[in-house]
Amino acid sequence: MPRLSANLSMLFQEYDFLDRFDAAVRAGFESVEYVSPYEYPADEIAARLERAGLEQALFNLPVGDWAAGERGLAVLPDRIDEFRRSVDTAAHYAQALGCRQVNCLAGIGPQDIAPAELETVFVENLRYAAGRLGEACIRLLIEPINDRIDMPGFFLTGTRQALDIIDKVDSDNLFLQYDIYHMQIMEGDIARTIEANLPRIGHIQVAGHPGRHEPDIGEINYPFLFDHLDQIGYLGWVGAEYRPRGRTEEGLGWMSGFGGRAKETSNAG
Ligand SMILES: O=C(O)C(=O)[C@@H](O)CO
Ligand SMILES: [Mg+2]
Repeated sequence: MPRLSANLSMLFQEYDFLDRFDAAVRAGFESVEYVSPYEYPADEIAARLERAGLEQALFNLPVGDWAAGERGLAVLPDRIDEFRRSVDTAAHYAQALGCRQVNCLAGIGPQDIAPAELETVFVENLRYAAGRLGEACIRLLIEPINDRIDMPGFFLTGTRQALDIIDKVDSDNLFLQYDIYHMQIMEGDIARTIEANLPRIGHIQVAGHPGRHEPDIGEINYPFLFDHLDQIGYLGWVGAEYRPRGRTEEGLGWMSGFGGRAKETSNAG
C-alpha cells in the first residue's frame, strides 16, 4: 500500500482550511497537498505543518484567478511575466514549507490562439520554471487533466502529450503528475502507463470514477492498482484527491480496506 497524502482542497471541507491540517493527522495521514497555499502567510501554514507533524507533499504554482475560471498561467502568451513572478512565489512557499515538488497547471488557452503557439509558450515557461526551481532543489511537475468533465478547455489532457512536452523542455527537473481519476476518463490503460513511465512520475493522485468520490466507489480497481504501485516500486506519495460523499472522516474506510498505511513516512525524492 503506497503512502497517502490528504488533499486539503477537497478533503475535510467541514473545517476551515488552516484547521484541516490537524484533521488530516487525526485521520492518519502524514502528508498533505492542496491547490494553493498563497491565500495564507507561509509561516502560518508552516506552523500548522509543524504542530501536526505533517509533511508538505505538493501544491501548485499560482493558478491565476481560480474563481474567474482560470486554471493556470503557463500556456498564456500574454501572462509570461506574471508566470515568471509566480515561480518565485512558489519557490518561496516551497522552501518555507519544506515542499520538494510543485505542480504547474497548464491553463485554458484562448480559442483564437493555435495550440502550437500555446505549446511553445508552455515549453518555454516550463524550461524557465524547471531551472529556477531546480536551483532551490524543488522538482517541477505537470499534470494532464480531463477536459471532458472537470476542466473543459484545459490544455494538457493526456500522458503522451505531457511526455512529449517534457521531452521538448529537456530538463532533468521536470516530471509527470499522474492523476489516475483523470487518466481513467481520458485514456485508461493505467497500470501499464504508470509502469512504463515510472522514473518520470513524481506524484500520483486518486479518486473514484464516476463521481470523483472515495476510491472504493466506482469502476477503478484501486486494491489492484495500489498493489501494482508496490510491485513496481513507486516510492512517491499518492494524493487522496476526491469529493467525500459525506463527512470526510466517515468515508476513510477505503484506507484500511486497502491495507492503508497513511502512517508510513515519505522517502520521496
Ligand atoms: O484538479 C486536479 O486533479 C488537481 O490535481 C489540482 O490540484 C490541480 O492540479
Ligand atoms: Mg489531480
